[in-house]
Amino acid sequence: MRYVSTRGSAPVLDFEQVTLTGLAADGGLYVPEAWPRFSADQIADMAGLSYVETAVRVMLPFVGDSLDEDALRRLCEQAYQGRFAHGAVTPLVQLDHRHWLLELFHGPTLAFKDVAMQLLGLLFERFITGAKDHLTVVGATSGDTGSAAIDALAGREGVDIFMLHPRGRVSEVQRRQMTTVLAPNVHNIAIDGNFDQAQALVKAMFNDPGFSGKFALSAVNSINWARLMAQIVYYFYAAVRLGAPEREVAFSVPTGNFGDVFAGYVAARMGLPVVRLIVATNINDILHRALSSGDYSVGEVTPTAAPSMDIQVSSNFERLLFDLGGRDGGALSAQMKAFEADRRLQLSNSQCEGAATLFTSCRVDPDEMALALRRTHESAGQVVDPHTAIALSAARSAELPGDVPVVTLATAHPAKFGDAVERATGVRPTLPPRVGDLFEREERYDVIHATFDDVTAHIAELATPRS
Ligand SMILES: Cc1ncc(COP(=O)(O)O)c(C=O)c1O
Ligand SMILES: N[C@@H](CCOP(=O)(O)O)C(=O)O
Repeated sequence: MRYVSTRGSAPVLDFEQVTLTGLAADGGLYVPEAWPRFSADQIADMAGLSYVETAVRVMLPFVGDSLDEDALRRLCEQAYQGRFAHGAVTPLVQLDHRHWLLELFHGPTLAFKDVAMQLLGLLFERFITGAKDHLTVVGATSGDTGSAAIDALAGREGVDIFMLHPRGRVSEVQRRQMTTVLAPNVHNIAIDGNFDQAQALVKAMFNDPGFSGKFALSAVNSINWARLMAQIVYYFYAAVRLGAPEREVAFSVPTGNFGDVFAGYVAARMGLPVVRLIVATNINDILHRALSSGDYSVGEVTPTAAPSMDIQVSSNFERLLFDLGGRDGGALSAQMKAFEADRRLQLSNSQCEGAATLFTSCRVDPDEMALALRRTHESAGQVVDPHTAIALSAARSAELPGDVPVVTLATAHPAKFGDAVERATGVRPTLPPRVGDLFEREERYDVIHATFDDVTAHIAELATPRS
C-alpha cells in the first residue's frame, strides 16, 4: 500500500514512512492511494471475531510490506489485551429498540483516542528501533488526544513528546491526565489561545524547513494516517455485531477535527453497509455549515461544556474534500491555499453532492446537549459525557430510513467532564479506579505564548536534533 498527499506534490510513502512522517511536506495529509475493498462474504466472515482479530483483518490491507500479518497481530494483542477495562475493548450497549452506544472509553485515559494511540505507540517503537534519529513528536490537543498520546509514549526510548493544550480550556481531569505524567520524555505546553491556534502551530512546525529539518518530527494527531486506520476497526466491529453485511447501520459521531467520522467514511468506502454518518457538532459548527450549505468559513472558537469539540478548522475535512473532488491534488492544493488565506471556502457542487450521499449534519446547542444527557439518564439509566450527549441528540433528531439501527459513538467517560454531567443530571460520575490518585499527583507544565517563535524556541531547548 502506498500513500499520497492530498495536495499532490509530496513524496509517495509506504506505511512505515507515513506513520513516522505526520504532515506531508507539501502541507497536505496522507491518504491511501486507493481504498481497499471487502466483499460481503469477507465482512460476513468477521462475525464472531474478537476485537484483535477484527483489527488484523481491517488494518492488514493498509500496512503493506511494513508489517506482516503475524507482526500486526502481535501489536494488536499488545495494544488491546489487558490495556482496556472491557473484554470487548469497544462494547455496544443498547439504549432502546433502535439506538446503541458504542463505548470507546475503556482505555487507560478514558477516551476513544486510546484505541488508536495504544497501537500508535507500539508502531512508533517498532519503526524507530535502530533508527539513527530520535523522534520529536509534536501534538495539539483540546484535551483527549494529549492524555492518550502521553500515556502511550511516556518513558519510551528514542522519542520525546511535546503536547500543546489551550490553557484553561480543557477539563481539570483532562489537564491532570497530561500534566501529572512526569516521565522525562513528556513535555506539556499550555498556550494562551484555543485549540485551532495550537493545531496551527503544530502544522507550522512541519511546514517550516528550518525546524522540521533540524528535528525528526512526527505527529500523534489525526493528521497521522495510522491514527485513523486504527479507528476504522470499531466501525466494522460494531456493524458486524449488529448484522452487517446483511443489515445496514447508521453512526452518529461527535465531531471536532473530523478524524473519527472520517474513519467511518473510510469503513463505508471499504464496503461496510453504512447508510448514514451523522456529523454532530456543538455550537462551534463549521462542519455543520459546510455539510448543510457548503459554507466552510471559520468563526470564533467558543468554549463549551464539550471542550474537545471546540474546534473550527477540522484537519481531516481536507481528506474528505480530496476524495470527493476526484483526488485532484493540484486543485485541492489551490482550494486549501485560498482557505488558509481567506479563512473561508465554498464547497464545489460535486463536493456537496458527494458528501450528501453519506453525511447528515446536526448542530446541538448547550440546552439540547443537557437535555440529551438528562433524558438518556432518565430513560435508559445511562450517564454519558457531553460529547456523547451531543451525538445522541443528533441521532435522535436525524431522519433515517426504515428501522436501521443507529450507533452513537460514546467517545469519553462521563467522569472526565464531571461538572457538566452533574449540572445536567444531578449525578456526579466517579472516576474509575484505573486512573488512580489523579487529584493528588504533582503537575508539571510550561505556559508559553502562542507564537511560533516562542513555542519552537522552547521545544528546541529540550528536543534532540537529528544526527
Ligand atoms: C471526547 C471527544 N469526542 C469527540 C471528539 C471529536 O473527534 P474528532 O476530532 O475525531 O472529530 C473529540 C476530539 O477529538 C473528543 O475528545
Ligand atoms: N479533540 C481532540 C483534538 C485533536 O484531535 P485529533 O483527533 O486530530 O488528535 C483532542 O481531544 O485533543
